[in-house]
Amino acid sequence: MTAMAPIILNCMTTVTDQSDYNKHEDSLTNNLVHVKNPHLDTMEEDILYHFNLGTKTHNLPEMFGDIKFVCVGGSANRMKSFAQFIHQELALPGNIDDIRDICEGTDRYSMYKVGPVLSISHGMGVPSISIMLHELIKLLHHARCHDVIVFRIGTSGGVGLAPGTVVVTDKAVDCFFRAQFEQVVLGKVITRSTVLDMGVSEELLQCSSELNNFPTVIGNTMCTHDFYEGQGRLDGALCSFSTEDKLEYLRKAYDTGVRNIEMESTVFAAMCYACGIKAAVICVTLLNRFDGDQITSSHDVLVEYQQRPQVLVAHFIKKHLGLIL
Ligand SMILES: O=P(O)(O)O[C@H]1O[C@H](CO)[C@@H](O)[C@H]1O
Ligand SMILES: O=c1cc[nH]c(=O)[nH]1
Repeated sequence: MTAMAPIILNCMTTVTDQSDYNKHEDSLTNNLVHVKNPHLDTMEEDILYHFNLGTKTHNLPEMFGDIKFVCVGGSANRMKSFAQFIHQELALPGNIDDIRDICEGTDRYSMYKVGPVLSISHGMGVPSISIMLHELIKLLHHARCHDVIVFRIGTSGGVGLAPGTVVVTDKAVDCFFRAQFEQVVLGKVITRSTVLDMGVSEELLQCSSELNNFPTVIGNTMCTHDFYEGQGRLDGALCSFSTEDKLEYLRKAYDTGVRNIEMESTVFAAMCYACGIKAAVICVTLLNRFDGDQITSSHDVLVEYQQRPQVLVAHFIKKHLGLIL
């Protein structure tokens, strides 16, 4: 048989033979989660080290095969609270205090499963969430999950918005306002697209107008590699720019459509898109960066703000499960 020419799919996937291509086609049409790594097929066992799970030690299809919604956010406590909240919202049997951390054998991430919903913490910043996403996507793949939607429910700094506003991300952009994510692989820069699922984002906006209890907008989200200098804050341990420089940068960001700033959205969007997973980013703003840099709201106010993306996503999930019309 003559060798087939490589077939280039989107997101820089190169497939070199017909059986691989058929596998990709199959996973696309069945909405399966598809990994883009031929080496995985040759491995006898896959250890998801930071989750303390593995393909030989755990029956992943049995444990996770029914997952339809994955919610991720920075803090372990937030993701535990979300698991307890969604348990109540879905009126599932059992006690919320019995929901246990599936990753308790490691203190890197926390993971809770509540019916078809998985709630996982990812820590702060691109390196932390990207490690979690590699293992999450492999987990969903090994478990043969299909039709999964992944949500990042987080916090952010607002750009020209009142504190407490929820931003559903239109485009995740880098600190040059480009809708792309750059990863250095073997000393070379690979650029991936940060497309998010517009259908999911529009549904989330619809959910927000049905709930009608907090302001929600759609806008671009800027992802930075630092909370202080990287986000133009004047209150870090280091600062080499003036108040005017900061405001000029924020104004530029605003003019390109940026409405909030956080630290994970670009890699989150890029990895989900590359693996054919529908994804959305929903972050509440804790302050308006035109007004300052320090987060001055009280603990109770901040807790309530953090619940807003959770309330929105819970409403979305309940609608999808037919629990509300
Ligand atoms: O609220 P979470 O999900 O932690 O995310 C935001 O908060 C952290 C900074 O305080 C960054 O990780 C940023 O992206
Ligand atoms: O200003 C903020 C607030 C929360 N998270 C961020 O990354 N920036």
